[in-house]
Parts: sequence; structure tokens; C-alpha cells
Amino acid sequence: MHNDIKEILISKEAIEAKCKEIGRQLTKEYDGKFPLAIGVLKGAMPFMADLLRYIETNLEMDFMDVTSYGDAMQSSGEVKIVKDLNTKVEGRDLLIIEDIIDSGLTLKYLVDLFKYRKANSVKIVTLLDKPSGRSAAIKADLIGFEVPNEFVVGYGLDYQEKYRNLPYIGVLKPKIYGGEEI
Ligand SMILES: O=P(O)(O)OC[C@H]1O[C@H](OP(=O)(O)OP(=O)(O)O)[C@H](O)[C@@H]1O
Ligand code: HPA
Ligand SMILES: [Mg+2]
Repeated sequence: MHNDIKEILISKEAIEAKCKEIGRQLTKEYDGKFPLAIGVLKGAMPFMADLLRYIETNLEMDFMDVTSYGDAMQSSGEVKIVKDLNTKVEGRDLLIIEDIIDSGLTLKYLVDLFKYRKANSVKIVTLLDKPSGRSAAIKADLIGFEVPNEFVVGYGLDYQEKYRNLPYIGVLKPKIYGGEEI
């Protein structure tokens, strides 16, 4: 698995430090409140698990499983709900937790849905932001790291369902996705 990686972009240690930093900010933000933290499966799972341990206020957790990439490296443009929330969002303060914002289509879909469902507030925290990929106008409130215009894997992010369990964020060797070796 590690052998398939061309370059590590963000180390395990840097991710850990960032989770602490963002966790501290969110602790202040939600002090005295009871937000609903929504993990966007599957990719956000490791980030959510690590980040929430640094948010020192009461919160509720729920998960939404949405998919639009499948096995491809480009968004299909169609966001499909695989699993919806179990919790009512009306009147709640929501914190959407994502692994990456690329085209922005996934989050645009979710933010519109939660507004329609009458959430009181909707905030977005994403570990990674790839602004060069954007086609929907969407911005996160908190961003861990900006990444270049490359397909990244690890720490929740997959290529054809593999590499989610890498502890860092990296770029694959071109031969893995059938590209030219440079
Ligand atoms: O900004 P976008 O272009 O919409 O891309 C971001 C979304 O794409 C990935 O999900 P994916 O559809 O691959 O599902 P997964 O998390 O189960 O891998 C990623 O985990 C984000 O949720
Ligand atoms: O760069 C990426 N890697 C993995 N999954 C993704 N989903 C959107 N962008 C990416
Ligand atoms: Mg994926």
C-alpha cells in the first residue's frame, strides 16, 4: 500500500496538530451550545474521529453517507444519498465535517438540503480544500490544509475504495491509475 504512494503531502503529525488547533477553535465557537456534528461518509470518518476528541463541549453525532465519485477521479456531478441522518435538523446548529472540498457539489447539495430542513445554523469544517477543482460556489468556515490540483488519497480519501487507512495524505504513483510514469 505505502509503495503505491509517489509523495506524502501532509504527514500524520501535521494532521494531528491541525485537529488539535481546529478542535480548540470549535470548542470556543460552540461553548454552551449543543451542536449536531455530521460526518460525511465514508471519507470524513478518520478526520471526524480525531477532530471530535479535541472539541470540549457537548455535541451530538450523526452521519450521512453520500457519494458522487464512485471509482472515478472526477465527480459524476450527481450526489447520491446512501444513508440519511437519523436526527431532525430543524432548529439545530450543524457542523458538517468533510475530508475534502473539490468541485463543491457534495457540500452544495448538503447545505441546500439542511437549509431546506430549517437548520438554525450550518458550519462546514474540512480537512482539505482543493480550490482549483471548484464548480459550485461553496466555502468552508474552517479549513485544515489547501491541496494542489492533484487527486489525493489517505486518511479517509480513497481511490477505488483503497488507501482510506493510510495515516497521511499523499499522491499516487501514476501507474496506479493507469497514467504515464514521469
Ligand atoms: O467537492 P466534491 O467534488 O463533491 O468532492 C468531495 C467529496 O467527494 C468524496 O466523496 P465520494 O463521493 O468519493 O464518497 P466517499 O467519501 O465514500 O469516498 C469526498 O469524500 C467528499 O465527500
Ligand atoms: O482528490 C481527491 N481524492 C479522493 N477523493 C476525492 N473526492 C474529491 N476529490 C478527491
Ligand atoms: Mg471517494
